[in-house]
Amino acid sequence: MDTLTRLEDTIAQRRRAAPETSYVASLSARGLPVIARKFGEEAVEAVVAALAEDREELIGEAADVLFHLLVMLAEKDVSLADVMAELDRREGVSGLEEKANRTS
Ligand SMILES: N=c1c2ncn([C@@H]3O[C@H](COP(=O)(O)OP(=O)(O)OP(=O)(O)O)[C@@H](O)[C@H]3O)c2ncn1[C@@H]1O[C@H](COP(=O)(O)O)[C@@H](O)[C@H]1O
Repeated sequence: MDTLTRLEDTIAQRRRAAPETSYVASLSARGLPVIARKFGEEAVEAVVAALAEDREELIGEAADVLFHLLVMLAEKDVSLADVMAELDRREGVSGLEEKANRTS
């Protein structure tokens, strides 16, 4: 099982934990707006790290982004497999073609 799939499983389990004992459960208890905001903050922190050309910071922030994305997807009952299926669908289609499909 790959890292993201293992993390998705862990998040699914930890959402049911007591919020005092789990960061995932505490986020879930605070609800989707907080989770979505947290994801946005982590994305901005990753952008700042990228622009600062701080490689180690960027790796850490990218990990935070992926973790908080999975928490947000879990909250919306969207699985990693759903997202991977969408990426698989796009495989072999040029990015420009995909863009044209979206705007037509
Ligand atoms: N991968 C992560 C992970 N990445 C980041 N974080 C947490 O995400 C938070 C990042 O938020 P910030 O640094 O911005 O600040 P903060 O003030 O602590 O957060 P807020 O109070 O603002 O929400 C930190 O508390 C990190 O500990 C994570 N917390 C948990 N996991 C994974 O989730 C598993 C389950 O964790 P629990 O739910 O805590 O058992 C862990 O074993 C890990 O595998």
